[in-house]
Amino acid sequence: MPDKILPRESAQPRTKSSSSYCVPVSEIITVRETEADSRTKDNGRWQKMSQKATEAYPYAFTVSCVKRARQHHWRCNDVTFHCADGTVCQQWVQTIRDQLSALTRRPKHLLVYINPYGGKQQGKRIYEEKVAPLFSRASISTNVIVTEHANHARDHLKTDVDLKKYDGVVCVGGDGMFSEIVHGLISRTQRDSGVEQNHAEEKLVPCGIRIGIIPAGSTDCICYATVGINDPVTSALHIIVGDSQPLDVCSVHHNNTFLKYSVSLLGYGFYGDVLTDSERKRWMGPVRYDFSGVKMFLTHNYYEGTVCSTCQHSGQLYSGDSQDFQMDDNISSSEYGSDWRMIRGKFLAINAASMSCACPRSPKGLSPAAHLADGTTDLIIVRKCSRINFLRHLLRHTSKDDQFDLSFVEVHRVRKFHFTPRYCESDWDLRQGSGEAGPGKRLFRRICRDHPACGCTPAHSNWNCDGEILPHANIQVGVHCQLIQLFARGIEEASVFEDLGSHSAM
Ligand SMILES: Nc1ncnc2c1ncn2[C@@H]1O[C@H](COP(=O)(O)OP(=O)(O)OP(=O)(O)O)[C@@H](O)[C@H]1O
Repeated sequence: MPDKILPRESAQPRTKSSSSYCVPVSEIITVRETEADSRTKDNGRWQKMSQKATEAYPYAFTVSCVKRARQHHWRCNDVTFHCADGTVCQQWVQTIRDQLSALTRRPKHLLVYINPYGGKQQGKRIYEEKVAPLFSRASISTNVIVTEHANHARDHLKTDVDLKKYDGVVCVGGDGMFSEIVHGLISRTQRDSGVEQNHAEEKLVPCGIRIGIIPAGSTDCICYATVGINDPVTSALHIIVGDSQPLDVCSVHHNNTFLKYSVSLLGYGFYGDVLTDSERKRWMGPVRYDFSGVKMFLTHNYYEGTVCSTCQHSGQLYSGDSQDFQMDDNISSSEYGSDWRMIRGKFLAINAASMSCACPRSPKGLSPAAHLADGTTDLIIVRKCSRINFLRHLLRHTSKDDQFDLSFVEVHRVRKFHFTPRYCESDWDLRQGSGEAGPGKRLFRRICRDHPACGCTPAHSNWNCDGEILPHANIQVGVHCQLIQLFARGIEEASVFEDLGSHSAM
């Protein structure tokens, strides 16, 4: 049998005017024999066969398959086929079942973690009402764990769970919950393989088990950037059909001590400050991000430091105008070797985007062309500029204009980067006795650092690592190509939706 079913003569699909359905086997969820005279739901409408038709075609089977809807949504569509001959009907059912069991990438046993407190605290309800019935239809067995505290899932994965029993791990929650699962799985894999995570240069072993995300958080940025929409039913269907999307992961170290993994955004300066400020305003709910965003924009802090990076494709991806912006020293570093580029200056933001970081608010994301799995991260450097220019840059994230086509913004696709804030360099200068700042200035800087309320531009920001604050500003980052795999397929082209949407009812 080819990979499509085209029941034309032996089995009649129940549609108003059409005579056949064309469904890729890979997108069939399940098949079952059905009552010929029962009412069936087809294309969202309940239909009843006439008495005459039921007598002519007394046997029936129903295929549940993926149907594409608007804006990357997937739905489960039931199509009932009627046959005149019972043996032919059974042959169809058996053949489709055989074809489905030959799809070895489909999960059969899943370990599900639900964060009951993520987003609007609907994780449990979303799973029970929208996802569990689909898993059960697809004959997927599950072990469901509702987390009792932060890091419950991470620690369970790290130590307790027998991963061999499962074909995948499902995360019901937001980006923070996903980060827990990623940390648990990566740490477990490295421990089982004898790899030391604290060594920044260590090659990490890819995780052998896929992760599914059922979005139930506040932003669900990772789900949005890998599936195209935050929709629990769509994500459940991607898990059922056994999609695979590899994902790069950044490891973040401080002086050869492992800090965190990042799969989406590492942001210093503006995005670090917004997170730090918003954490103090949790009582405000999700609106805290808007509040802190406006506040930090008005505060307009900039930070001095040095970024060293090594890249696959170096150089500015975009060039632009040059108003109110003075180029700082931008030199190759002999310390790191010829492949390393050193950028020293004053920055409003330093962002490393390992994926587009698209979300409903910013459908293009921070780096629209970022690849999910090519072993690089997009290092976006926003140098000190006027407020109005920074606003232009920020507003372009929501418009068609290119947010990088500004003289104070540069983008490098890199495999590794290090960041050293200026105050660390000053400490080094102090120790070495070779600093450019005089003793008075150094003392003043120390006072400012120890008393942030003094009103000066603070000496350092915090790194926002996928929504969590890192304890150190001085970090080393390395990209690990395709370290994890998701049950996703990346964002489908609009044409796929148009084509397949219409094919499902030819
Ligand atoms: N049972 C629990 N009690 C308290 N916190 C939990 C529990 N389970 C998980 N967490 C923590 O809750 C944090 C936030 O959860 P989650 O990411 O699911 O939602 P969110 O923050 O609303 O969404 P997003 O991260 O997409 O903005 C996570 O960092 C996770 O570690």
